[in-house]
Parts: sequence; structure tokens; C-alpha cells
Amino acid sequence: MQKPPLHPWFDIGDVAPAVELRNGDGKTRPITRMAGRTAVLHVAAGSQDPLPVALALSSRAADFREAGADLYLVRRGGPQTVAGDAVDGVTALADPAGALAHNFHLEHPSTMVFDRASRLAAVLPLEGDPDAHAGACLGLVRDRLPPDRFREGPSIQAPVMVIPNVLSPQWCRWLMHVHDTQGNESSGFLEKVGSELVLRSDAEVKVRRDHVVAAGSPLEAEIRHIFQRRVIPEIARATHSPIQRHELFKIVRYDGEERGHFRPHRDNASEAGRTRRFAVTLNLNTGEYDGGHLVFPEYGEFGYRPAAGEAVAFSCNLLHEARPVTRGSRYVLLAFLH
Ligand SMILES: O=C(O)CCC(=O)C(=O)O
Ligand SMILES: [Fe+2]
Repeated sequence: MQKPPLHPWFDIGDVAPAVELRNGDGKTRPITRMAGRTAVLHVAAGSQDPLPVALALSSRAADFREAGADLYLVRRGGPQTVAGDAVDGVTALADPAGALAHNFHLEHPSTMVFDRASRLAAVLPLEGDPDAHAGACLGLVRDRLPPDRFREGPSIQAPVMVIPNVLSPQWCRWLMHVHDTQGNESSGFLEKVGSELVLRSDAEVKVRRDHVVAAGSPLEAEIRHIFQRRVIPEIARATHSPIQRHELFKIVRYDGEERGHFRPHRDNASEAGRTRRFAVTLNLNTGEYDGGHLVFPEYGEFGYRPAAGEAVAFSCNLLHEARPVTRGSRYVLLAFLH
């Protein structure tokens, strides 16, 4: 199995870069100000006349609105360049330095779809017919990012962040492969005996097998890079907390045959964990096991079991447990951030 490449440019799952676009009247419109709604941006490139796409999107503007999305046409140039671009239901925005196309490495006209938290959810290159393109964009929004209808919130909920699209399916598979082929051992925990920290294991507390990603290895640098792009910004958004460093990443496996689990604990309770601030657990597989929910018992009986590639980030001060896996194997990437 080959290690998948890391995408050097902004990619699916990344938070939009801080690019300032301008309205026709010159007012700035940071891309993050579109947050809270799905944003569909057609980004013109090269010598393309973007108006046919803008008109095709415009003819479906009511459907996009109903699907919870706003429409934008972005082209390189000053505000005067886009002054004549406005069509019904599509906001024309100027990108003075072409920063959006540059950051996303767009060489061809493409439509970018950002989710309500300003994360890139999809890029559709324009191929041929503008009308078919607009239809494909609408289909994608309807299928993948349908609007949430207003609901009353749950009466109680754990203060945790669920972060989609942190790792691609290829990266999830690769990390599972690393766990299975590059060594793993029964997991323990550090305990202070006198003045020394000793590694102990206790099947009452935790049953799983761990692979520690080697310090200074290329894999560690790649995982760190992904965290910097996709996890740290989410923690910053929700908590306004700076992150200084991470502990060694672990790839772990809970096997159904031995009812792999980790009973309720706090990650900062041990001497070794005192300065931990956030824990990140990222499921690497879905549908291949039963059980294995993450539960925060102080906040009720809610079982979190994000899809492969999705992470849950939470304060290390929260009580949590990994419920037993009862069939198959659950693979997880774990990180502790300080
Ligand atoms: O399995 C999980 O998702 C959580 C693991 C965990 O809580 C830990 O290793 O401290
Ligand atoms: Fe934990």
C-alpha cells in the first residue's frame, strides 16, 4: 500500500483562507463573512466570460436559496471590473490580487462550495455546458449540505466539537495500514509510583492496541500539518485558545474479540497529563464495527460515533469513555494538544 500524497494547496476540509473580496461598490467582503450559510462561489479564470455561468446559477437562485445556499461570482480585478456582473440572486465580488484562485490553485473556471462554517466542501470544475454545471452544483448542495431546519436545541449536550473531513478516506486507510504493519502493542497508562512514572496496564481500565507515531518522522510532520489546517482552526473558532504543541500522535485499535474499550476518565487527571488542554479522537473507519461510541457521561447518554475522517475535539477536563467494541475493529487517530 502506498502512502497518499498530502495536498499542498487548500483542499476539501480546509477552512477558507483570509481572502478579502470586494463588492462592486468597493466594500470589503471577507470570505469568512459568508459563514452561517452555504456559499457557492463561481471563480472565473483565464479568458472565460463568466456571465453564462452566472446566468445559469441565477436561473436557479430560488432553488439554491431554498437549499440554504447563497450564490457568488468572483473574478480577478478591481471593483469596477465586476460592476456590470450583477445578475439576479448572484452577488458579484472582485478579487483584486486573484488570491482566491491562487490559494486554491484553480487554473480553470470552477465553482467552490463552502459549508456553513466556511470549510471547503467541494470544487466543481466547469466542464462544458453552464446550465448542466449549475444543475450539478445545486444537486451537490442538496445532497451534501442540506439546510438545517430550525429546531429547539437539546436540553443538555456535551461541549465537544465534531469536525468533518479532517482526513481523506485514503489517509484513513493508510493510517490503519501503518497500525497493522509497523508495530503495535497493548496500551497502558503512566502511573506515579513513589517519584517515578511507570507504565501499567489494566484490562479493567483500557483494552486496545497502540501504535505511537515516531517523534520527528515524516508521518508525524504530515499529521501535524493536517491538524494545523483542519483541527486547530476549529478549536480556535470555538474556544479562542492558542495551541502550542502536541504529544506524540497515536494510532489505536479496539478489537471486538476482546471487547476493546477505555473506561471513564479525564485526560488531564494523571501527573503526566496535567498540562493537556484538548483531546482529539478521529475515527479512521465506519461501519466495520459495532459499539465503540464515545460518551461524555457528565452530559447524558449520547453516543458519538463520527464517520471515518471526522474528529471529535474536547477539553481534556471532560469525563469521557470509549464504549466496548462488540464486533469488528475500531481504528482511531488520537492526539493531545497543549
Ligand atoms: O477511543 C477514543 O475515541 C478515545 C480514547 C481516549 O479517550 C484516550 O485515549 O484518552
Ligand atoms: Fe481520553
